[in-house]
Order: sequence, then structure tokens, then C-alpha cells
Amino acid sequence: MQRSVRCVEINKMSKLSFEKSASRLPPNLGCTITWHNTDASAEPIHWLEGSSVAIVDPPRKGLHPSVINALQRVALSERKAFKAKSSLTKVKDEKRPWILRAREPAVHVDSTIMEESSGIWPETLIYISCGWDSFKKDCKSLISNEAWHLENAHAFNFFPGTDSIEVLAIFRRDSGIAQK
Ligand SMILES: C[S@@+](CC[C@H](N)C(=O)[O-])C[C@H]1O[C@@H](n2cnc3c(N)ncnc32)[C@H](O)[C@@H]1O
Repeated sequence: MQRSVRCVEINKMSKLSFEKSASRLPPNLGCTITWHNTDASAEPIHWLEGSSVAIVDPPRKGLHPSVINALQRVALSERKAFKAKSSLTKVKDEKRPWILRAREPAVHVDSTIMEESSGIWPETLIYISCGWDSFKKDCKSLISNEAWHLENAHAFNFFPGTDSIEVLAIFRRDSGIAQK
């Protein structure tokens, strides 16, 4: 299967940094990397489907409730119902101009066209946090119904002299529950 990385970012200005970072990657990665300028909270299930690993690096306030909800449902095998619901929102006309619907990549690294994959859902969730309080809240929600379990978490003081703590946490989907 063709390996791929999909990057989702609401701020269109980050396109430049993405392109700069992508240009530093070695050639022939054998991997498709795309950058999508969109609101990940509008249709989170779309971005989770087809990914074996999800990496989230939310702002200080933490993950949007819709993303938490999608992650819980993915882990609890409620994907079918959720996907059906998600397809309905797909055809619905979006009246809110601030909601971006850029499913097509704005930047595509590598020439391979990425195929829509289905049946694959994240088994691993990597959470990078710059907000300790919101991380604790999100962590509680993710592990509350045993959807995910926290495998490992490390705190980093990237900015010595400040009380800013970055947390790198790894969650795994509970395989027993995922088989349901
Ligand atoms: C802590 S920063 C991480 C940025 C990037 N990962 C990096 O290391 O440079 C959080 C990022 O989430 C983006 N963001 C916030 N809400 C979002 C949303 N609903 N959908 C997609 N991106 C969002 C912000 O624009 C911001 O760039």
C-alpha cells in the first residue's frame, strides 16, 4: 500500500512553512505528503479514515470537542454510524463561509496520486500538547470509556526560564474493544 501523510492546518499562512519543510526532505521517500488548508474539527472522521496513526498538535485550548468525539467513536467501533452521518454532511450545502472544506490537497509532495482508502482507522494517537490543563482534560475524555489507553507521556521544557511545558503522549486504541 502507498504510504501517505496528510497534514491538516486551518491557517493558510502555514503553507509556506510546509513547503519549506517538505523541500528539505530527502527525495524518493516512497511516500505521498499532502497539505490541506481546512478546519479539522468540521469533519474529523474524514481525516481519521485511512490513517493508522493520527498525530494531533492542537492549540493551547486543546482538541475541539468534535475531534475528541470522533476519536472516541473510532476507538469504540462506532465508525459505521459515524461515517454514514459524516457522508450526509458531505452533501449538505455549507452556508458558513468560515468553514473550509478543502479536502483536495493544496500542496502535494511526490507525484503519486493518493487513493481514498477505507477500512483503516488509527490504532495509535500521538498527542503533542502545549497546554497542560487542556491536555489533562482531553486525556481524561479519551481514556474515560476505555476508548484509548495512555501508553506513555513525557514532558519537555522547551523554553527554559518559562513555566511552559510541552507534553508528548502516545495513546493506543484498546484492541479488545476495537474488535467488537
Ligand atoms: C500548537 S500549533 C502547532 C502547529 C504545527 N504543528 C507546528 O508545529 O508548527 C496548533 C496549530 O493548530 C492549528 N489549528 C487550530 N485549530 C485548528 C482546526 N480546527 N483545524 C486545523 N488546524 C487548526 C493552528 O492554526 C496552529 O497552527
